[in-house]
Amino acid sequence: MRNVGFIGWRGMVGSVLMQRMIEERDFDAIHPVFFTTSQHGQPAPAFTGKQGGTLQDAYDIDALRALDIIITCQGGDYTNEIYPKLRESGWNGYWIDAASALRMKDDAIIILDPVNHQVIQEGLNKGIKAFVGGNCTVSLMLMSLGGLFAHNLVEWISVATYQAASGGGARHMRELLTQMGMLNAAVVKELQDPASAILDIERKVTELTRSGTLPTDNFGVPLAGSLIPWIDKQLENGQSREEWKGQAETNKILATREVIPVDGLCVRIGALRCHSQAFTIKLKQDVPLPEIEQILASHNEWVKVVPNDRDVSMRELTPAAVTGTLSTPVGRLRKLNMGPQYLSAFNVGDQLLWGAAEPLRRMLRVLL
Ligand SMILES: NC(=O)C1=CN([C@@H]2O[C@H](COP(=O)(O)OP(=O)(O)OC[C@H]3O[C@@H](n4cnc5c(N)ncnc54)[C@H](OP(=O)(O)O)[C@@H]3O)[C@@H](O)[C@H]2O)C=CC1
Ligand SMILES: N[C@@H](CC(=O)OP(=O)(O)O)C(=O)O
Repeated sequence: MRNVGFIGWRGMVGSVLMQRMIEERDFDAIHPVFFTTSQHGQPAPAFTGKQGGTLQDAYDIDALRALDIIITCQGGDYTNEIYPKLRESGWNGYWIDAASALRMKDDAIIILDPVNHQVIQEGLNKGIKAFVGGNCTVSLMLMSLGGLFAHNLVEWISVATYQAASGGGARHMRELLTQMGMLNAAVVKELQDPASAILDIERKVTELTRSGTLPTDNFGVPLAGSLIPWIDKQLENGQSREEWKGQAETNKILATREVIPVDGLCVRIGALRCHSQAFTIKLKQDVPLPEIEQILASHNEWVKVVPNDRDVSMRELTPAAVTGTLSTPVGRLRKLNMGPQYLSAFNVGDQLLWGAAEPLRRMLRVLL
């Protein structure tokens, strides 16, 4: 049995990974070793059903060198510090990572096996040893629209995202919920009185939002009742780094010979852990809508085509419906006024499952 080390397993992404690995009985197939950056020597978790021992030091290169495979959800700083040292020490094992640090390196593959299993297999045959989960919006887009790419139908994609708080991390989710609670508390009495004036309620909420008293340490500005039209760093060309990833990672995942342009605006909204995206797609040819739906639906077992119907879309194509599931539904499919080659689509996906943890555990399975 392979020795598999886990770093970052108790964080938010790591916890989702552990839960999925328990559900799929992945621990039965490996010898797990748990690491920590802060709790060295404490008991290892018991959820694997195996004798766990104690937590190892995640900075101990000798302990890491003893592993066949390392899976880390600890973040980019940890990867940047440890990965080069580990390779310099002569370690030749497989590194599976949730962080973006190594994603665009030539000797790393971005993993999303329902979409690029062939690219992964070719990488393995070439001796690639670093496998990195993609950006959540990119992975979720490809899970939903994979059929169009597989049939070489996409000329370009313009996207507008609606990204959940969890993309920032656990503290961001708490901050959003705290802001929501404070806004509600400020007008709770008026809400109970049907005769109270809605514009007075709105004024109180807006005043509190602008007062500087809502907690904003993580998002920088209030998100509850608002939105933030910028995610990640600012680049010199005016894109946000999140927007830059759209084209860079999509083309790397698909190993395209000619770059497929992907660009748009990434926006944070007050959802908890599901990202949604609205797409304008220019197709390479005019394909009838029923054929498009069939191509999309048959690409993988998680995508689901939601009919472009008001009631069904409102019920099935929302973060509330999709959260906590592996489903990556796509709907609002219709030809746009711009012409028969222009298609609209809207997808939703849990950014902690297919957007982060699921590709990692599936890569482990590929290696076993
Ligand atoms: N959030 C997201 O949506 C995505 C994140 N990622 C990547 O994954 C990395 C980790 O993200 P995320 O899981 O959100 O980070 P978390 O902040 O939830 O966890 C990171 C680490 O913090 C330490 N920690 C300290 N206190 C606690 C506590 N009370 N509970 C749990 N952990 C604690 C743990 O390390 P230790 O046990 O060593 O103390 C843990 O592994 C990111 O930096 C990013 O690179 C990738 C895709 C999506
Ligand atoms: N940036 C994403 C989450 C994330 O972690 O992305 P990446 O893995 O590319 O750093 C978001 O905020 O929604």
